[in-house]
Amino acid sequence: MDFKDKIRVISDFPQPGVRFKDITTLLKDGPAFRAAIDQMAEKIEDKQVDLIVGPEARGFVVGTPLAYALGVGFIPVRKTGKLPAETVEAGYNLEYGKDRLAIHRDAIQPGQRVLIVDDLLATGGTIQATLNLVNQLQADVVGAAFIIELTYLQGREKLPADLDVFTLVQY
Ligand SMILES: O=P(O)(O)OC[C@H]1O[C@H](OP(=O)(O)OP(=O)(O)O)[C@H](O)[C@@H]1O
Ligand SMILES: Nc1ncnc2[nH]cnc12
Repeated sequence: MDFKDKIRVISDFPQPGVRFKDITTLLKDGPAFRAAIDQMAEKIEDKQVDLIVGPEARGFVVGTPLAYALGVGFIPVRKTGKLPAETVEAGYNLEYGKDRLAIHRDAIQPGQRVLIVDDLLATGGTIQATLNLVNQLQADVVGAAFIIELTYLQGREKLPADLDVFTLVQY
């Protein structure tokens, strides 16, 4: 399946110059959504993942069905001020803004094998911040998986060279 056929591209959203990759058109197509999650699961099935970590909000939409498919737990990374227990935090820049992310301090035990999952890799800021968080918790990061990679923003180059990065669709 060519997932690009299912992803809507909207120019100048949320600000001029950004070509926004809208996955809602993929998500509403049941067979396509399932095929995307199944293909991600196939790519990482030999990684012996203990936990999937996904950043708010679209990382939840992709990360939770993948966790279900693999039979592993899901750890949410949220914008600061949303998680109720003790957290660690990290700041980051986006293609269109900046923010801070948080994870529960007790979400991951040292050495647990973690896969980071999001819908899209753009500048890499979100994933760098997520890596910062899971590294603070001494996780063993086995890779990062995305539906979409915006290669023109070179996010992959900002990630550690030894990090396995999986993407289904590249623009
Ligand atoms: O690689 P980056 O430049 O960091 O960009 C990618 C991030 O941007 C989008 O999330 P956004 O922050 O817009 O939040 P949302 O998922 O809540 O819409 C997207 O879902 C990724 O998480
Ligand atoms: N161009 C883009 N489309 C969708 N989500 C994004 N997050 C960051 N850049 C994006």
